[in-house]
Amino acid sequence: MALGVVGLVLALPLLFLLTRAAWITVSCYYLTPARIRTILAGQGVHGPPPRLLVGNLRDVSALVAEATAGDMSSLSHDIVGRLLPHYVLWSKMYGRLFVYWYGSEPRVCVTDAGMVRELLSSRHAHVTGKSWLQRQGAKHFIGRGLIMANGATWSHQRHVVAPAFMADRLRGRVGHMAECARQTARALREAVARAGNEVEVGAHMARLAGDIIARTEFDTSYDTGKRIFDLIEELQRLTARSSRHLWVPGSQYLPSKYRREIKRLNGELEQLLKESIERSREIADEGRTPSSACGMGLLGMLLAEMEKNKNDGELGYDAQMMIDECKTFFFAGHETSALLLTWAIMLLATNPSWQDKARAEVAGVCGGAPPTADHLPKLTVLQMVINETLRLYPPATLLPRMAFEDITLGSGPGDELRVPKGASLWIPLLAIHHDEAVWGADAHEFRPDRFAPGRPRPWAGRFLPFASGPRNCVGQAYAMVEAKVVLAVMLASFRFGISDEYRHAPVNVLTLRPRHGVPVRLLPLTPQ
Ligand code: HEM
Repeated sequence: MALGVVGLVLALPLLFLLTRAAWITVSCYYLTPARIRTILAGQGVHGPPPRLLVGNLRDVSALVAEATAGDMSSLSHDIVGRLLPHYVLWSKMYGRLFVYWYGSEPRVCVTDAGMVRELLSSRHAHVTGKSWLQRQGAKHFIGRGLIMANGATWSHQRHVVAPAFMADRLRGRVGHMAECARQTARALREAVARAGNEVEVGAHMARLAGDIIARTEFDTSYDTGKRIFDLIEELQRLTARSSRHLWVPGSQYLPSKYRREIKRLNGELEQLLKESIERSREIADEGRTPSSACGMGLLGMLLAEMEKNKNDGELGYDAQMMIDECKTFFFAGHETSALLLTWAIMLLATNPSWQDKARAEVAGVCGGAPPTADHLPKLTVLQMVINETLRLYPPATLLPRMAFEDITLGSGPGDELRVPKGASLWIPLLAIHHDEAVWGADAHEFRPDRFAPGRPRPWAGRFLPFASGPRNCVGQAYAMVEAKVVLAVMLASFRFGISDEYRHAPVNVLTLRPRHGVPVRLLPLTPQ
């Protein structure tokens, strides 16, 4: 009798837990998706029929695999069909507003300029954010860092880091950026002298962008930070592989060879970051200036915030949050910038007249000296080239937002979209940047003069390489300063032409990159 009561007491909580788990699973994987599908269908938003659990994942993978199986047959910039074939197919079949299912996550594609602006505006900043699938997919190389934070935590983190990227602080970084760029130019000259004038420029730009962020924000150098960059890249690759099965309920808890490797690499990465943070803290405690000498970099600001918030409730930075924020900025401040520089050099190498124009401007403004903060606003041709590069090859091709509450986009009957809580909205940036209805019949051509000062801007609100609104890229100004400085130094140092070995094969692996790199022929000009 006593044993029976004990058994019942033990069984009841277990039964409760099992029932709860079953309810959550049914709710996440069936009831909520069914509710969302009904609400969207009621407004005429349809899409390809999803399969149970996987949704349209397999269709997306098959379409992308087929479209990117080979290289492009010409050096065309008409790349939307290659990189977003599912968007092209389904928007033709179901209209520009359609829904597809990424596992059990519904993704509504939104391209309407008014709806996009509204979605990214401050009105929805606190009720939209990054979904569980996304956060889980980036857990190991971003963690709770700014890119994946939501709600009040995001707001607090953004408030802490934003001052590091304000205009007055950026002025102090220009000299460091120019010095890093000149070192790269020297390394490229040596490479040309040693091994001939063919160079794969993507690897050099990745190293340069890494050196710049490591020096200006983390008081270290690329060589010291190299292992950190390598680990983040490897973690990105492994996480992409292990995330392929996240749609399986509970799969995040199952052991796998990827997960074991991720755990090991993440342990090493976090240890390196802890040591780097500790070193900076000691330097600060001793009152010595950080080696970068460019004022307080991001790491210094994060440390100050951590000190300030030692006793500050749940929003304060704890040690793990510091580590996650460092990972985030090593990742976000490196790859996107390197890709912008690489694509810009590819476009200049294949458009010699624009290369000459930009070089003449740099010579006129900088007069053979390294670029300074005062030179940068005068480099308008270079700004146009950079904008056109970001339009044709935006490093981030999609902007995702999940609705955490029911929201409404658009205005008035027939022009309104009710977005149910739990639905994700995906803005296909690349498709908007190549839309002939917005940019004209030459939308796929490299025409930097469309960004010339004083020209009409029919594309206003449709040029979004850094997103827009309160959750736009916090490093936008930094990235633009960096791109101008590096390209000015490169243009003054070399004439570049595209190599016969270049194979045009843009692919989207989290960011838009050239699958085989960008080999160019470099002709050194007078050294600076
Ligand atoms: C050409 C270079 C860059 C491009 C095209 C770019 C693009 C973007 C885009 C589109 C977003 C919005 C992502 C989303 O909402 O899902 C974003 C966010 C972000 N970017 Fe950049 N980025 C660049 C460079 C940088 C740099 C240099 C840094 C740091 C130094 C940086 C740090 C961040 C961070 C932390 C966020 C998250 C902001 C937030 O959620 O509040 N980015 N970036």
